[in-house]
Amino acid sequence: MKVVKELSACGGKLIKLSHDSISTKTRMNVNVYLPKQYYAQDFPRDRRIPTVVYLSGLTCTPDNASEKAFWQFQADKYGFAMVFPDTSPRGDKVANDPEGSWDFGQGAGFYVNATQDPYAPHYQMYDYVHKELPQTLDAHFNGNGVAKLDFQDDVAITGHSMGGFGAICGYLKGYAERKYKSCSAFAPIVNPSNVPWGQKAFGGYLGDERTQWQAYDPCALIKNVKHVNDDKILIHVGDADPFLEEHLKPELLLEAVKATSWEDHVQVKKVHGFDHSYYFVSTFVPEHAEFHAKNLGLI
Ligand SMILES: CCCC(=O)Oc1ccc([N+](=O)[O-])cc1
Repeated sequence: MKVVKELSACGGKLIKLSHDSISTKTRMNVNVYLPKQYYAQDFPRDRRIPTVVYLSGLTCTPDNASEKAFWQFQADKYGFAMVFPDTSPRGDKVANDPEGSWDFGQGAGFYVNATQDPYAPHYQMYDYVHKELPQTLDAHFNGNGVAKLDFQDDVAITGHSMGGFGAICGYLKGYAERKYKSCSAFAPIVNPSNVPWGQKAFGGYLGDERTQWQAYDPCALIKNVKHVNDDKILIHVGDADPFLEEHLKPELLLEAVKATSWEDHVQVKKVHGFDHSYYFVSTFVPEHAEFHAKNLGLI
């Protein structure tokens, strides 16, 4: 793992990193924000700083949320680190959308492991984000004998749009092993099997056999995952979001949990006047940060 840049931000530092990924067989960029607590002389030696993973939406790189979501203030307030992964493998050798569209291919990996050619060789974003990246970050930051950051146990996950889908999907798939302690999403695609952008992505990456899609679709997964404890999934979506009716459809997740153990444990907050932009995301980041801080035992 190579440190590309270190930028002072708020009370901590944004570290821009790049590394060769085994999963995607490409060089991947990732940003990590280390909060002020990381640099405090008196930070207890027996404590680790938990992390919140933020999965971005279509077209984004690790920089979009790093620059526009304002997570850093919240990370300092509560004492968690942030991880901002990329949204797909990239490069000349990586297959892209045949029509050059922005909703599939590079910048649109949908956080699944592709099984179809020509995407399968590089588009292994589920394994990359949920398995390889936490291990790689752990080895990089904690490998010198001073283990200050927790990338593998006390971890929360969130995301926006395609990334909101990726967060809910990863949370539910890892629920039995408590991979993530907390999950939230901003304007997520909740039922990709039944909306146009999801169908395009799942068809391209997973093939036409729709039963294969169920393994990643939150509305299918949630029916087969037994809810325990007091966990809840927090979702915000704007009622002026241009993708709301066609691609997001949060009501489908509420319908899916009816009469399951998750009923009353998915909270969708539809907020008036907000669209799909980072003006929307950044407005509700403080509420999501407090939610994750509570679930991570920071407050
Ligand atoms: C249903 C929308 C899928 C998606 O991820 O859309 C996005 C569109 C634009 C941005 N952005 O500008 O950051 C992010 C997501």
